[in-house]
Amino acid sequence: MNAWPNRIDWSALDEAERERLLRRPAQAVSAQVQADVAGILDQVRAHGDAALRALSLRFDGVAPEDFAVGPEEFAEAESVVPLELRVAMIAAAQRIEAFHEDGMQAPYAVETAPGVVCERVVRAIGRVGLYVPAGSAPLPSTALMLGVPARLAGCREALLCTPPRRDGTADPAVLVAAKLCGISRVYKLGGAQAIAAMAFGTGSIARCDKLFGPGNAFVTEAKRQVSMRADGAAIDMPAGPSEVLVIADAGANAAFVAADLLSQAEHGPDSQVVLLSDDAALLDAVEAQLQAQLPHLPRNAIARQALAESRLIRVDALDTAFDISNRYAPEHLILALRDPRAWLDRVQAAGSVFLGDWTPEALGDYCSGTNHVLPTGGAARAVSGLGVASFQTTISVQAAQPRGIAAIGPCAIVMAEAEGLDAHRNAVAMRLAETAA
Ligand SMILES: NC(=O)c1ccc[n+]([C@@H]2O[C@H](COP(=O)([O-])OP(=O)(O)OC[C@H]3O[C@@H](n4cnc5c(N)ncnc54)[C@H](O)[C@@H]3O)[C@@H](O)[C@H]2O)c1
Ligand SMILES: N[C@H](CO)Cc1c[nH]c[nH+]1
Ligand SMILES: [Zn+2]
Repeated sequence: MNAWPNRIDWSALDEAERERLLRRPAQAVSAQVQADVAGILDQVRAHGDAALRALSLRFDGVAPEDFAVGPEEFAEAESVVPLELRVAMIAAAQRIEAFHEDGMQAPYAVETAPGVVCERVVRAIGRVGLYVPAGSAPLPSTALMLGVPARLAGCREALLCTPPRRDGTADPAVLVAAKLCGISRVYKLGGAQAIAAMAFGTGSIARCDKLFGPGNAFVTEAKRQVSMRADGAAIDMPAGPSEVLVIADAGANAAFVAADLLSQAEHGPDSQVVLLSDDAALLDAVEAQLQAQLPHLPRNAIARQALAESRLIRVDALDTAFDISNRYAPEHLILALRDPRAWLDRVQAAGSVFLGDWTPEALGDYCSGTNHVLPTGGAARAVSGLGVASFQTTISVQAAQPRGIAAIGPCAIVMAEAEGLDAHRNAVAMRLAETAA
């Protein structure tokens, strides 16, 4: 079977075809998924833990009496996770921390007029709910990507939900990663029911102020729906099926490019990978490499499905490739170019950018230090990836002295009169009169 049927010449397409091509396979969440998720949220809202048990049995094949991971399971996890993996996770966590520390929101103060000081103060969000996927593959790296910034921000409490395995336990590496981030409240819950539990609270799960983390269509749709309910919770971003877009020139290494495309295609059948190049020979070589590498991947059936909905596009010039990429706004953008940094200013919308032949996207997934929880589905046009700031709120503060209101009060009066809001006008005028007395 041809691994990649979607070979396209951009210049031969009309505008409608281009628009259609840039749509994600999972973009239109089916009405069925929306309805299923709404039903799950209602069930958890109404019946709490009893609903969680029934839903876990239905979707994950287990109905634990207690969702919380206890001390014995944490201890068992510590004993079964290989030392090599623990050491790698510690090193990754250190680099993630080093990068994220500089991204903390900082307080500041500005005297905007004599006697008027405006400030921004920073607070950590109180209780946060973290979701670590484990449906198709458990992702302990995601526990680090969520837990490290939550700890840096100083959140009072962090809960973590991850789907149970068939035997009712949690993935041991996810537990070790959680512990490395100082998280001890871990619940074996997956899918939309986990999101509902953290958003609404149940007898055993505390209600969270904000939910974080990636997931499949059910998780992503549940986050969207709880963020719109008055009794729900805030969310970080739409972080759904993984995507990568590669812009490659004639000098790119075809084997590297194919490996990068496959590394995102293997996440799930609804992942999407896109290659743009101005060089037909490079496109041929990458296609051959895909065919060569694919059979050796244990998850080749998944990757094959993702590739069937992916694109390999010939463009007339690299400049056109950047126009297309900005329109598509990929989660990950790899610039397999000879002078990638020179092109960086052309990037307007992307979750995370990887410069040059020696920066595979997998480095960012695990251990370069950047966060791998990133906006998908084109959300990168206006939404940023996860950082410490996502776990913080800022509050503006202002203080005016009598000489301050004397300085700017007249400005407020003119504007209040223009808006016809007399009470506003009076609140200022009354004080102005006192300062003048
Ligand atoms: N954008 C990002 O930052 C980012 C990062 C990492 C992973 N991801 C993506 O996260 C996703 C992880 O998905 P996953 O499925 O492996 O794990 P998951 O943990 O998101 O989902 C598994 C859960 O889905 C629920 N579920 C399964 N079938 C269902 C059904 N028919 N109805 C209702 N609920 C159902 C089950 O309860 C199960 O526990 C992948 O698409 C991956 O690409 C994205
Ligand atoms: N590429 C994923 C985000 O789209 C993150 C991840 C975790 N593990 C491997 N990859
Ligand atoms: Zn990945």
